[in-house]
Amino acid sequence: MADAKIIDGKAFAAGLRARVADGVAALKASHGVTPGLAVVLVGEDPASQVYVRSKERALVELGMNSFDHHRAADMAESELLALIDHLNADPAVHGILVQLPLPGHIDSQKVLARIVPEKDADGFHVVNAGLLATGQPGAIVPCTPLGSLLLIRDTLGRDLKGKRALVLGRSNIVGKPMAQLLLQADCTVTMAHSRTVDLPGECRRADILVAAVGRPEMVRGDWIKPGATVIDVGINRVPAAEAGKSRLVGDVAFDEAVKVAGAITPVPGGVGPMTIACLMLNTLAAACRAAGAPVPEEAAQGMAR
Ligand SMILES: NC(=O)C1=CN([C@@H]2O[C@H](COP(=O)(O)OP(=O)(O)OC[C@H]3O[C@@H](n4cnc5c(N)ncnc54)[C@H](OP(=O)(O)O)[C@@H]3O)[C@@H](O)[C@H]2O)C=CC1
Ligand SMILES: Nc1nc(=O)c2c([nH]1)NC[C@@H]1CN(c3ccc(C(=O)N[C@@H](CCC(=O)O)C(=O)O)cc3)C=[N+]21
Repeated sequence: MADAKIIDGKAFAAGLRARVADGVAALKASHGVTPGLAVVLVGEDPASQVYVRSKERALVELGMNSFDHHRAADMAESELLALIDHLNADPAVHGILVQLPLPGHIDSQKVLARIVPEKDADGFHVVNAGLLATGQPGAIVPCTPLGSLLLIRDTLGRDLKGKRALVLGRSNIVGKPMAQLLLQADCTVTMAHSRTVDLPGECRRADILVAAVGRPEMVRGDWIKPGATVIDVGINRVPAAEAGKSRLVGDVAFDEAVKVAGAITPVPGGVGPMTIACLMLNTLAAACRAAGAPVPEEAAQGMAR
């Protein structure tokens, strides 16, 4: 059998960013509003700094305002909550992103809950999770699942009805919202996790397999149904062959899977760039809602806007 089609998330994300840039220009022209995202980073975690920098770069490229709030790792939780209150009240800020993970002395759930749902660009607030789960208008959809769904639709077409989907991982930021989106798209959805019996067998039934476990190359080639669409969300840094260097791998053993799957996302260059492009899309959508302008269809994914 021929090797799988490699889904080019980097290229799709570039196209999406261009559509967002057009939307930003249109909103400026029609309503005089420039979308703005506040990015809050607490501490000096090197990986977080890399992600935050690429978000800030993308914002500027797309003509949006970037408000950076970098704070020391030992800041008090009360100070962070006060910063969120300030950003909630600032009309130039349409989206707020608090980079995770936060230092251990800060309660992440408490901080995420403090963001007003309309400005929750990540879609992590319980109100947005609830709107998504109940299929109601105005939900802000978490960026990684949204980006994954856009890649799935680009690969298989808009109509996903009746397809068997397996989501491996049940976190609040990836697995659960991914399953909700696929359910909304009329897939038959199974969620697997660390207590699942016969993980390979569950995976082998899936037409669409989304892996979000954070275990390097855990999903093997013989876990994959021939012809399946495989979305690898995992970002794992592992030691490279060359001493002292590291490389990124996904949750799927790519070299094996590419021989079995119909289509597969690489790591890097798959879901990662989509996460950032969707953050830009969510910020634009939040600014549109605040201004009373139409919300881009891509941000709503067939749900009521
Ligand atoms: N591309 C991107 O933009 C992003 C990538 N990521 C990456 O996606 C991956 C998942 O992230 P996230 O959802 O935050 O991770 P979490 O650690 O929050 O969740 C991992 C999930 O995988 C399950 N799991 C862990 N080990 C196993 C196992 N051996 N067998 C079966 N299930 C297992 C856990 O099960 P249980 O619930 O039972 O413990 C849990 O539900 C990571 O590699 C992360 O780096 C994350 C966000 C964005
Ligand atoms: N509030 C919050 N929201 C997030 O969305 C969030 C977060 N916190 N904390 C950390 C995770 C991780 N994350 C990634 C974003 C982009 C890439 C990405 O672009 N990856 C590139 C490679 C980058 C590299 O080379 O390191 C790729 O896959 O091609 C990866 C991971 C967002 N996260």
